[in-house]
Amino acid sequence: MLEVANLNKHFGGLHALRDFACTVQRGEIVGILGPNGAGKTTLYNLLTGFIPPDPGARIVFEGHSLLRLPPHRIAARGISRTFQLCRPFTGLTVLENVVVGALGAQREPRADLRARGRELLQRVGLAGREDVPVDVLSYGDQRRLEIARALAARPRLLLLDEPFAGLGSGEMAELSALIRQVHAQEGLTVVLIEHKLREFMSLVQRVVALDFGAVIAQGAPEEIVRNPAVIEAYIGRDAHAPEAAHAA
Ligand SMILES: Nc1ncnc2c1ncn2[C@@H]1O[C@H](COP(=O)(O)OP(=O)(O)OP(=O)(O)O)[C@@H](O)[C@H]1O
Repeated sequence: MLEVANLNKHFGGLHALRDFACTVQRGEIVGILGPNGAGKTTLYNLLTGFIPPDPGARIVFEGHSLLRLPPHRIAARGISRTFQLCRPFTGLTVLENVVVGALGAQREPRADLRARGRELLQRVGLAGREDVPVDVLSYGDQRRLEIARALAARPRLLLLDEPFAGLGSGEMAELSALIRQVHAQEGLTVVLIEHKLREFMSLVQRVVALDFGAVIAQGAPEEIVRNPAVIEAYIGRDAHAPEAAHAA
């Protein structure tokens, strides 16, 4: 579904992403793991057209190159993302926030978009909150809204940037269940950046681990938590993987 090769990004003298390459198969849930500053958000910003890559990159989605397309055109091709910090459209209602998510990508009549928005809000557990101003939502509810807004564009690939950040353990479990549900029901392919190892490892089928902008390991979650390079980069030089992963 997605094929990325030779992806590099320099910010002045900083080589934030180095020769990144990976493929994502349709229907997978793939995790991107790495310490702060490893280049995870930069990767999303490149994939979604927020920033341009250095010359020579290849980003092919469903057989078509995404290079040089602006973010709204990439969204219309079927890729939606959420952000590390929730960015609701303040001053709009909860339902209006979801409808805005569909406007750039869908050609459906406004009434249909509102109906779909209501359905999505129900699915993410925000039924009954449609008409309240978005500003009154709790942080956990804003995270749910982000997912509903991303789904409103009917993506085939969903990129989630630290969806569990700032959530308590009960909210994390609910959000995990929601991600599994949309993956199964919508046939959605999901890529997920996360620091909460326990939630992350139980959710994803395959992990791509980054450090200093470079891929240091790829594999099944249980292999990754035992990979010496990942332990050193992410968990700490003297850590023993299973216990350290448990602690994280
Ligand atoms: N627009 C920018 N200009 C300059 N440097 C940047 C820019 N965006 C990111 N960086 C730098 O690139 C590196 C990778 O940042 P990035 O945000 O991709 O890391 P990350 O893995 O997402 O980290 P975190 O887990 O903290 O979000 C960091 O050193 C960061 O300071």
